[in-house]
Amino acid sequence: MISGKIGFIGAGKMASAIAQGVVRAGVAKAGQISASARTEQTLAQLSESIPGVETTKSNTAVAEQSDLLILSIKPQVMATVLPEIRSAVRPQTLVVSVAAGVTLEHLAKAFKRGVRLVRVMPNTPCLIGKGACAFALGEHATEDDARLVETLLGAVGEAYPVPEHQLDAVTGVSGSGPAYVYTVIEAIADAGVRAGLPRAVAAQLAARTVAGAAEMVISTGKHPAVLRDEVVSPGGTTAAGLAALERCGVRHALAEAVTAATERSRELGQSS
Ligand SMILES: NC(=O)C1=CN([C@@H]2O[C@H](COP(=O)(O)OP(=O)(O)OC[C@H]3O[C@@H](n4cnc5c(N)ncnc54)[C@H](O)[C@@H]3O)[C@@H](O)[C@H]2O)C=CC1
Ligand SMILES: O=C(O)[C@@H]1CCC=N1
Repeated sequence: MISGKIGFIGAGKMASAIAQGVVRAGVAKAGQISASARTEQTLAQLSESIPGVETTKSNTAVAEQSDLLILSIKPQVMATVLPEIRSAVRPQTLVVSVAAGVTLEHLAKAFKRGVRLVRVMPNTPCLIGKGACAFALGEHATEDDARLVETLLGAVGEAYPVPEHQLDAVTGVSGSGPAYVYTVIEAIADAGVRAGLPRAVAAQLAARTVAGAAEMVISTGKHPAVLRDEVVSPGGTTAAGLAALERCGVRHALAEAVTAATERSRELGQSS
């Protein structure tokens, strides 16, 4: 259980996924959570999905009252929000940023000296408790802070401590990763429809195949290549399918996606 007030600056998709996940897991109550955003619409959506959450358009009000303050705004908005909340953040408040690219050094410069900071890269499956997250502690963060972040992220998925310089690659793999996987699911389902399956059946089969295969990797601990071999019959259907996949360069396409997203995370860090 997390004690004290949890504040979100920014109440969009990522804040909502974490807040809902945390409440659903029973690690915090809705009444402990407050959130600020620029538009009434995102605040109304958050209140609807988590009844009892306090919402406001005042970032300083949330910053002042939070024991754990989660910056869940776009990296491009940091430049306006950080100076605004600087004086409102109390010395005992732990500040967590989920923004892609924005470095601990950049955040430390924006706040008063000694502020305890943690940089996190979550992903949207936090909403259903299946997040894959990584985090890095700032200079002044303590072991208690690490435990608090592990409790927060552990409630919404798995959390891995990494050196900060690896967080851009984490963004390329798991932060942006769900979007690649949705594209893969959509493509498999579309091809299933083309091959004659009803849309609803194709969509379920595609999604459950991805989920099942991922769960096999996680629960058996086997290398994906070993698990793949178990599917491939000599002269069979899978060998034909895999040959087509390799001809179309699927490995290269996915590697390029991870590399481009990692690079973009670094760029966002430099320009924020
Ligand atoms: N969506 C995702 O899959 C992931 C997002 N992130 C990070 O999470 C952060 C938020 O992303 P999303 O939730 O996707 O964006 P979003 O666009 O859904 O939410 C952004 C929120 O910030 C609010 N906002 C805008 N200007 C503001 C201001 N001046 N003061 C206070 N609030 C303001 C908006 O009203 C909105 O509620 C980003 O930094 C992103 O890099 C990290 C991992 C995954
Ligand atoms: O697209 C983005 O920039 C954010 C960060 C990781 C996932 N969504």
